[in-house]
Amino acid sequence: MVEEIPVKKQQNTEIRAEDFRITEEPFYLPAGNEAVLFQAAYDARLPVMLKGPTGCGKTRFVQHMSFRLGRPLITVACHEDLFVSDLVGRYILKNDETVWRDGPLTTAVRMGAICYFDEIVEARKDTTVVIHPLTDDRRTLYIDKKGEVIPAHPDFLLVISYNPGYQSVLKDMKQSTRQRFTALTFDYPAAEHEITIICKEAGVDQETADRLVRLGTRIRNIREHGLTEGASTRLLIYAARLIRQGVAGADACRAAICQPLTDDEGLQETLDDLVKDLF
Ligand SMILES: Nc1ncnc2c1ncn2[C@@H]1O[C@H](COP(=O)(O)OP(=O)(O)OP(=O)(O)O)[C@@H](O)[C@H]1O
Repeated sequence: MVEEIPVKKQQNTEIRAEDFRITEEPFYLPAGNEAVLFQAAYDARLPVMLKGPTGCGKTRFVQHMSFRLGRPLITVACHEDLFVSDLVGRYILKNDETVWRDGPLTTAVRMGAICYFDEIVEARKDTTVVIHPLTDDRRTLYIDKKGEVIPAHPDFLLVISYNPGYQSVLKDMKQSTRQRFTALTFDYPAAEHEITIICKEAGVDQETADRLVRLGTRIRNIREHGLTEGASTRLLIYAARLIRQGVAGADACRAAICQPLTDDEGLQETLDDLVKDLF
C-alpha cells in the first residue's frame, strides 16, 4: 500500500529580508544620471531594464541602488533550463510532509525586495511570461500550482539585465516583454572613470590602471575583426588583481583578458601584439 503523504500548505518561514539586505555601500562610480533615473523609476514603481555588454557595471549598479533604497536584493541568474517553478516555487518533501517552498521571485514579491533577473534573454520564453502581471498595473504574481494570486508588496521592484550584443533570432526578448520596462543603457566606463574603478577595485597604481584601460580601449576597437564582445571592465580588473599579486603585466593580461576573450589563434596573436605594445 502506498502511504499517503500529508500535505501541509505552509509558507516557507526560513527566508528573512535581512539575509538579502546589502549592509555596506557597494562602490559605484556613476557614468551619468542613471541613479536619478533609477530612483524615479523606483518611486513610480516602474520596472527597469539595464542594457549593456557583459562586465560593464550593471550588477554593481543594482547592488548600489538596493543599498541606497534600503531594499533587499534577490538576484536570479537566468539560463535556458530555468522553469517557472524555479522562480515561483514548488512543493518539496520535508520530514515526510509535502511543504511549499517559495522560489526567489515569490520571496521578492512577498518581502518587497528588488528582484534582479540577470541576462533575461537566456531564460525560456514561457518562463519569462510569468513576470508579465508583475510589470503592469496588476502588480500580481500568479502561482498556478497553488491557484493563488499574490499582490506584490508595495516596495517590490523588478529589474532585468539584457545584453543587446547577444541578440539573435533565437535569443531576443519578445516585444510584449520589452515594452513593459523602462530602460537604462550602460556601456564601458569612460577612460578616466575606468582608471579610477580599476585602482579602487584592484588596488593598483594609476599608471598600471591607465595601461590596462588603453589596452581595453584598443581591444574594443578591434571588435569588428571577429571578437564578439570587447574586453569588459571586469576582465581589466582581473588583470589588475593578478598584477597586484606580483604577476608580470603581459602575463596577467594574457591570462585575464586575451585568453578568456577568444579561442581563435589568429585573434590571440592580434591581442598579443596589443599587449606587447603596452606591457
Ligand atoms: N561604474 C562602476 N563603478 C564601480 N565598479 C564598476 C563600475 N563598472 C564596472 N565596475 C566593476 O566591474 C565589475 C563588473 O561589473 P558587473 O558585475 O556589474 O557587470 P555586469 O554588467 O553586471 O555584467 P554581466 O552582464 O556579465 O552580469 C564590478 O564587479 C565592478 O568591480
